[in-house]
Amino acid sequence: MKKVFIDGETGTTGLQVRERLVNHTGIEIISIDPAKKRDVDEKRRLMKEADVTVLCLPDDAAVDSVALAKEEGCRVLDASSVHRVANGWTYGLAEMASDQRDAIKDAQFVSNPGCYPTGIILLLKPLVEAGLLASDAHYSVNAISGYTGGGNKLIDQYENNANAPTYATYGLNFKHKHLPEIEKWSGLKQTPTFIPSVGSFAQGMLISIPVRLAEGNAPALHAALAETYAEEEFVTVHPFNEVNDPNAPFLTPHGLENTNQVELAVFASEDGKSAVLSAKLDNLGKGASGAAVQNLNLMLGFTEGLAVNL
Ligand SMILES: NC(=O)C1=CN([C@@H]2O[C@H](COP(=O)(O)OP(=O)(O)OC[C@H]3O[C@@H](n4cnc5c(N)ncnc54)[C@H](OP(=O)(O)O)[C@@H]3O)[C@@H](O)[C@H]2O)C=CC1
Ligand SMILES: CC(=O)N[C@@H](CCC(=O)OP(=O)(O)O)C(=O)O
Repeated sequence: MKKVFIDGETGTTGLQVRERLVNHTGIEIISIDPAKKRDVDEKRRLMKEADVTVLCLPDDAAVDSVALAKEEGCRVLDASSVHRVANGWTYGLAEMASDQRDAIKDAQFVSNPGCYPTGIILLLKPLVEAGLLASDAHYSVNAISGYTGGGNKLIDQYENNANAPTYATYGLNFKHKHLPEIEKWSGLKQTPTFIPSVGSFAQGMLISIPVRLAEGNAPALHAALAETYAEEEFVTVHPFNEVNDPNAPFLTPHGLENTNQVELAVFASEDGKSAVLSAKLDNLGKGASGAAVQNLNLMLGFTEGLAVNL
């Protein structure tokens, strides 16, 4: 059995990683005494005992735990947003490149991707690499997430406050913490405009990227995505212009809750010049804890899909 220590086991992401790992046949969770969850010596002891430590902590606490892990030479999978573009860290999005799985397998430090960037990078990166979208163009991304994406604080606001908004945009200071990883790993030369929003539902995420294609080649964009992900277990590309949704003809953030799946789609006008690239996922699944378990499986040599769904 491999041993995993979840630092931050009682938070939204930590609980979800734990829930998945209790069903994992090859991983034993080693837990910290809740009364000692901030005790540095106890964390150090468990990190040394574990094959991998998963950090499900706020960003500042993740920095402190990484310093400990570095002192002890331990392996870390960090779910926080601190190390996603940092030197010495491997970005834990297995599907982003043909050699990414090998990089994750061998890495000491793996950074779990943000929920929004997971969908955005899977859409943009292959199209930019294929020259079908210009790397130096400016892109706008609209997205909506379930409120669990905001962790315990936002969950409390939505579940215990009758005044929580049904729908709200945010990130209107153009400084959302996901922008650096979106720009870097999508291969963009300009920072995109990113307008996230939150709705009064717990889980689910929908991303829309409108693009204008002078060549009218929207079908080629769809074909490139379908080819890129043809062999991927956790990424599905739906047929061109087809709304695949439990609420069709509406395209919603729903249908993938508690799974590690991402669904991509391309919709276009008849002349192929106006298109929308779309990604759907569970912000807590492939957007957080499902991806974390997928990365743990890669780091520890297990079959990639073991226990990734709830
Ligand atoms: N929610 C999501 O969809 C996603 C979140 N993430 C990332 O995961 C991390 C955790 O987020 P999330 O689970 O939402 O946050 P939560 O607020 O739900 O949970 C954070 C947990 O960390 C605990 N904690 C805080 N400081 C320490 C410390 N020094 N040592 C040990 N435990 C500590 C908190 O305990 P207490 O309550 O006692 O303060 C709480 O249980 C963040 O960095 C976030 O960016 C990543 C992907 C998605
Ligand atoms: C609805 C909501 O507030 N969402 C969070 C992102 C959640 C997430 O997955 O981001 P990390 O992985 O970087 O924590 C936000 O926009 O800050």
